[in-house]
Amino acid sequence: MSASTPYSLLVIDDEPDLRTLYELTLVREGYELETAGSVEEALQRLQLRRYSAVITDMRLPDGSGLDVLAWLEEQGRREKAIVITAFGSSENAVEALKAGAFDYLTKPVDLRQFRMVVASALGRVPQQPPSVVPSRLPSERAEGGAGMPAVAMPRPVAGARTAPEAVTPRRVAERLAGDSVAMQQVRDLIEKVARSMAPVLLQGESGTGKELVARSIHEAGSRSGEKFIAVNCGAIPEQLLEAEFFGYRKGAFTGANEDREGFFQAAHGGTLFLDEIGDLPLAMQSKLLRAIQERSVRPVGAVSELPVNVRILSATHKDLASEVGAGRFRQDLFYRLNVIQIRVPPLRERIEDLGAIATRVLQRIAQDAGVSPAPQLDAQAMHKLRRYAFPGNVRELENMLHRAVALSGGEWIHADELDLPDHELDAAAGDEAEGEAAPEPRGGVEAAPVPDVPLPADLAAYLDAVERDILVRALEQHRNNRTAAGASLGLSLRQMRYRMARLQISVGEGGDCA
Ligand SMILES: Nc1ncnc2c1ncn2[C@@H]1O[C@H](COP(=O)(O)OP(=O)(O)OP(=O)(O)O)[C@@H](O)[C@H]1O
Repeated sequence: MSASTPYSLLVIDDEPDLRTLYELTLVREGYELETAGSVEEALQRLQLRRYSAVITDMRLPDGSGLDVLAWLEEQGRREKAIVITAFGSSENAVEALKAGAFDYLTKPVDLRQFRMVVASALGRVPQQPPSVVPSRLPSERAEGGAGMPAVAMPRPVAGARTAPEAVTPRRVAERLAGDSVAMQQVRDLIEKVARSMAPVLLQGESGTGKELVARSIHEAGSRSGEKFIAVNCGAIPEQLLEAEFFGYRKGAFTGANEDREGFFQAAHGGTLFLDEIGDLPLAMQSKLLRAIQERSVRPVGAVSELPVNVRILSATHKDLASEVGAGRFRQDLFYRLNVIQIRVPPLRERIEDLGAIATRVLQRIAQDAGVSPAPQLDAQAMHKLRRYAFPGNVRELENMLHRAVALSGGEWIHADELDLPDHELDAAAGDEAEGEAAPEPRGGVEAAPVPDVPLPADLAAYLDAVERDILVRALEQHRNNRTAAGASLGLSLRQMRYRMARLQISVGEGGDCA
């Protein structure tokens, strides 16, 4: 018998045999335990004292486990709740998670799973590790064996990482820059869902920050000290999916020279983030559903299953409900993953966050480059960015800022250092940006009539060629003095340098332009 723990549990079930079974299992683990046979009895006990966790059957003679959950919620009680549902009633499990249950178990209760779920609710570590030899992720091997398709093994989106410490909601807020109403709602939801095991589906366009939200959920919850494994489902060849997800045993196929763990085992005790879940083929969807329902996986070539304790977060840029309608995504898996949905809005819908996000990104870039102070966007650059729709969202902004920092090399980033052609900007948008000056109109310049030439097949390339020609002529006129040549065209030296670099115009030693 284990030494006694400081944890106290209330078990609610109307079947005396089951109560005894749960009692024996939990007392062995060292927990202090009380039992109740009905909602009424449970509430009486709960009014008398607090417990570390409550484990309740869903169907009770005078009500449902959900009534107990509702009471705990109403009273603002902190007991973690685990609900036991009848076999095959996945709707009940989903309902319980939505009502705030930490986790659920399905009857007949597997006692190994039972112990694992209770320990995980109480944040007790170590949790029972899987018995596969811990090793590198399958995706980390150099190449598949002879029996495996000869393709480079994909890496997870981001590899295994152990979060250093539990993160408070405030620190989560710090990770996700932006104070728009939409971002505040996302942060509130992160805080709420971090406490339970409920699966969360993150929905949003590419580059909006779904993975960052997933990491924040992981870090704000009790699993923060455990692994966060991110997997890009769309990047793994179909024939490798099973081995990647569930691992394999030595000899399972030619080239399988040792046991390898899969993503599930690697994430044991922590969180598995399945990015681009909508790209998973139907056959793999069935296997994933099974693993989630059974909380166990069978490595390729293994005879028995391994229990795994993994929180599943997933993300997609697709509309999964219509994928279900089109028969491309299993409805039952959709329900399992979509217990709670968080929509991460595109950047253009929360353009007021642009300043805060850009500042955060610039700080990160400066830190990585060991530069101080971090460069800043000047008012005109900010104004320009606000007029752009950012189809690639925050990731596109990041890439743009990386380039601009490399080009500018100075403390301030100017509008012309942003690789943003005017025709991609919305003329009307951004003018109302608070506190920021709109750029001065360059008065007095009228476009020369375009000569009657055939319309170019590639406008951007055509305009580049025209710009290049003008710059080279100006440089020639001013004996390659860039300041003077720029001034003659209304450009600062910095702007001139930028344009010359972009169009690959160099001023040779002898003074010739190339
Ligand atoms: N609110 C934010 N504050 C600071 N950085 C952010 C924010 N949102 C996103 N980022 C950064 O933008 C980049 C893209 O974010 P992330 O990878 O989380 O997007 P995603 O939606 O998962 O993209 P994809 O769908 O392509 O996988 C990351 O470098 C992330 O750190």
